[in-house]
Amino acid sequence: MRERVSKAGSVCEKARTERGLGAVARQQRGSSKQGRGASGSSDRREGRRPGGGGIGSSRDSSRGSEKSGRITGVPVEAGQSVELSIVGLTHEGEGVGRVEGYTLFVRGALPGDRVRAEVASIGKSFGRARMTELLSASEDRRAAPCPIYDSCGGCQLQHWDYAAQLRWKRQHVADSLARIGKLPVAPFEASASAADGSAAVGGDATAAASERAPIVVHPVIGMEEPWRYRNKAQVPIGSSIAGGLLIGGFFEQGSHDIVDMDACLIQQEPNEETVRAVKETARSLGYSSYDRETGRGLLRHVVVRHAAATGERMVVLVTNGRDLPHEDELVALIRERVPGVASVCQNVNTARTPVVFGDETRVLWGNDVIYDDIGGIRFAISARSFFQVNPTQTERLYRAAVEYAALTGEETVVDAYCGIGTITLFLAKHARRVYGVEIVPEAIEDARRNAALNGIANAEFAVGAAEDILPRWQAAGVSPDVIVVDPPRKGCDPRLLDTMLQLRPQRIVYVSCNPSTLARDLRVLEDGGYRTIEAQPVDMFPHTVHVECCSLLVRKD
Ligand SMILES: C[S@@+](CC[C@H](N)C(=O)[O-])C[C@H]1O[C@@H](n2cnc3c(N)ncnc32)[C@H](O)[C@@H]1O
Repeated sequence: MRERVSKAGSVCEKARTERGLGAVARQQRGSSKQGRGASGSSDRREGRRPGGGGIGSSRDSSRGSEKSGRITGVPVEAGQSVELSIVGLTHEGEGVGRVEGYTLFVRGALPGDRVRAEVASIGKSFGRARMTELLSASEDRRAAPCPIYDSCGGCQLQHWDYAAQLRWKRQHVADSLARIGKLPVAPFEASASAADGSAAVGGDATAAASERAPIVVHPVIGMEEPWRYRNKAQVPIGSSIAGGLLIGGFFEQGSHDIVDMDACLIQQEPNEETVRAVKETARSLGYSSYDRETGRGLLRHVVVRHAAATGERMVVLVTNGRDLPHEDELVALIRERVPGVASVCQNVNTARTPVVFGDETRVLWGNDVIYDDIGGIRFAISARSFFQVNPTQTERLYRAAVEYAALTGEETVVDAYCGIGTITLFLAKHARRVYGVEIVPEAIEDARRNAALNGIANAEFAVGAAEDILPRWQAAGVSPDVIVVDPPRKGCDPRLLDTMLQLRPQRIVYVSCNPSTLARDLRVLEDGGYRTIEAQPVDMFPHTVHVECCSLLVRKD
């Protein structure tokens, strides 16, 4: 059966076509250099992509490709219609197919699909094509439930069966370790027994280290209900072309136009409700929206958090300047309209950059933090602090990290890139002493508060770059038995890796949200005398291409 398709794989009915690139954007305006969807975040670690989504960004990422024309030796030319079978998926979520051995990336196509596509750009080694027709669908193709999936781009895999997503994420981790890290990976059968969802520390890790046993990549720990998981929404604000109405939602794929949106299926419902209420309030008070081209206008972003364990909510208005008209009325209306609100803050950001937060945060009403619980530990979370966005999976990830650390209560542990001390406090319960380091000062304030809140006295925290602080601790005689790192997407600083190798801890636990930089750093640590024993991927961001992974390394000798 031949169907014209959208990315979601459904028949390309008129309504959906009109929702795609173009129609909505033409009606609504709001520009930006960069940003993200209603579920988005300032940190790609949070599982979203800049510029309104990876699918859009992949469309832009034809660097190294010719935009049009013909290249000698390349069997296709721009504008040509081709038929191809999709045999893989890039880490950005594009389908990979070949025409006469030449690789084409096709956005929205899935492994197992056969598609017709129009070549959009070509380069010497690969090109990009736009799917025009689904000739036969993979059996794992599904209709994406989200009505704005085609234009949003915040999710990339909603049109793929969840089990298939998890299989691909495991393969993606294994391929990265093998290709980028040049590391031996065990065939998947060897680790099939770990599919029960717990991190399995495979046998004798020390023996495995000295033998150079291949790395066991366990099946991904998935969610039972992979929707409505995000505890934080970060919504860019713009204005509609028709009438200049303040709107907020997501950056349309591959553009800087903001599309107004009130519902997101991966967002916790209280966040939707809060964002709606804040947008209404801002409109009723006559707030202007920030114009990313001129640098004028007031409201740049609305950031909201929801703490599932306590029901507390936080509202942060990111504004272009300190002056906030009708401040008292704003607070009163938010308190009236947002149940459970415990903190209303203003963050001032006047920089002409895509970075969401500025340096100054002011509490307008309530607390400077909200409280949430993970695994029986209470955490205070302030506006700018990093806090994992999927609480269910966070607990599973941290448990894997603690299991890999294999603590007896006697160890000294360092937690680098510690945020608000989340993993640090999980570790502190099983160690003699833990040291956490983090670059955001407010996060360390939160971390200290969190240690006190939970009666944990054996945790010490420092503000600064991990690559600067670790050498200082080394000079002061700190000798960790275990080092845990949990860096942002760019991975560990080389100076940090170097100091880790000098400190020679027995174990290193590497928590990563980016398999590429993980593989790169594991290679450095392996060359410095460590063996990667196993890796436990955790699906922190269902329906996106992102995957979190906890890895165990043991000193070779
Ligand atoms: C992926 S988060 C992990 C936080 C924490 N482990 C958690 O799970 O909540 C990475 C953290 O590293 C911090 N960071 C970024 N660069 C850093 C650096 N050079 N040194 C220390 N911390 C850094 C970020 O502010 C962020 O809090």
